[in-house]
Amino acid sequence: MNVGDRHYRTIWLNEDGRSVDIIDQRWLPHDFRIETVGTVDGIATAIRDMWVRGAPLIGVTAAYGMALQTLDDPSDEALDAAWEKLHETRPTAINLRWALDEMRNLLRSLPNGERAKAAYKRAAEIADEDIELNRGIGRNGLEIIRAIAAKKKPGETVNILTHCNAGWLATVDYGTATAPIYLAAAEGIPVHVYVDETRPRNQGAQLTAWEMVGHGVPHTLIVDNAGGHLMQRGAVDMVIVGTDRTTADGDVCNKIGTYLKALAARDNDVPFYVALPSPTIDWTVGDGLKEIPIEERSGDEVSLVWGKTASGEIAQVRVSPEGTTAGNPAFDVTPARLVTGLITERGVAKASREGLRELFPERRG
Ligand SMILES: CSC[C@H]1O[C@H](OP(=O)(O)O)[C@H](O)[C@@H]1O
Repeated sequence: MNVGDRHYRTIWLNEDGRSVDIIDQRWLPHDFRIETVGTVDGIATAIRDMWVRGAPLIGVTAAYGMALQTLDDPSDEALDAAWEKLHETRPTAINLRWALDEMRNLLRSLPNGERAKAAYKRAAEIADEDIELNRGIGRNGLEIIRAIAAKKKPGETVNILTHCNAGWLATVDYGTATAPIYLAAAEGIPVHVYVDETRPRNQGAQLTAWEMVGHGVPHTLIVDNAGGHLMQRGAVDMVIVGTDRTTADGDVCNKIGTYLKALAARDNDVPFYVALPSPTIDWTVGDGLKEIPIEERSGDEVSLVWGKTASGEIAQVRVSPEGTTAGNPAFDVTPARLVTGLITERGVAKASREGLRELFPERRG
């Protein structure tokens, strides 16, 4: 998407033809920094420490990590070691495993001498495919926003609540949950977005809000606990979020706090949609609550908050006593029964095994 008057993806091949350049999201919205990463270890660090984050972007970044490995040692053993190193960075987003498997399965089928060229080609394809998947999500989600707008008085605003950042910063471009919002805004539908700040890392306050400002989408930053209150008062027409892993039965794993939004939405008859590209579907898992590993991140992310001081310095401050231990589960699971629909690149599916197989018949059986 555009940053100022220049178009950016979140990740791109460096002119050296081997490293990748990334937007280092840790410093947004206060500083726009590009980092060049040229080793598998560097890719692992960038994912683990959330220089890049968001399920689809994590997958693409890992794909380039496998490509980098082929330049140093393309052997099966070295690829296996790289697979393990990258896979262990973050356990929840299925796109990571999906992309690593895509790359390793391809490369194992080739002679060592052909692996580097094929790896970079495939990694670039996965990045381009992500954009096309998100365009499809945008088109399909736009129909929902159009239908809501049609029931309102002419010019009346469609109020959408979103949690965390499932925007273009979570993907290569366009985003998943934000793709329909950007298309709706572009065609003149009056949309307004309630942006959950999304503690503890504030992906909403720091990233989604930055995206909304950058694209002129009217929005209001709210604390995570305000969503239910707003829904009770009819201030929210729909909720749309992303996901890091959705099961074959339609259970949705997403940023911590999503489940609570889904409960409030159900209690107030607010449609609750999840936007996802098909690589985010884990066809091997049915019961999300039982089977999806939930990443536990450092409690320091809860106790320490990044921000910009009055003097313009980007710094961390402690918000809790030194002696307090903080828990930090990074995701939760929203049962399919609370999900109105799954907005995929192929259409909107009911959040169920049958609903997903209507759109993905090749997954039957
Ligand atoms: C389009 S996937 C976005 C998804 O990823 C975020 O998690 P994190 O920032 O920890 O990588 C969050 O769950 C978003 O919904």
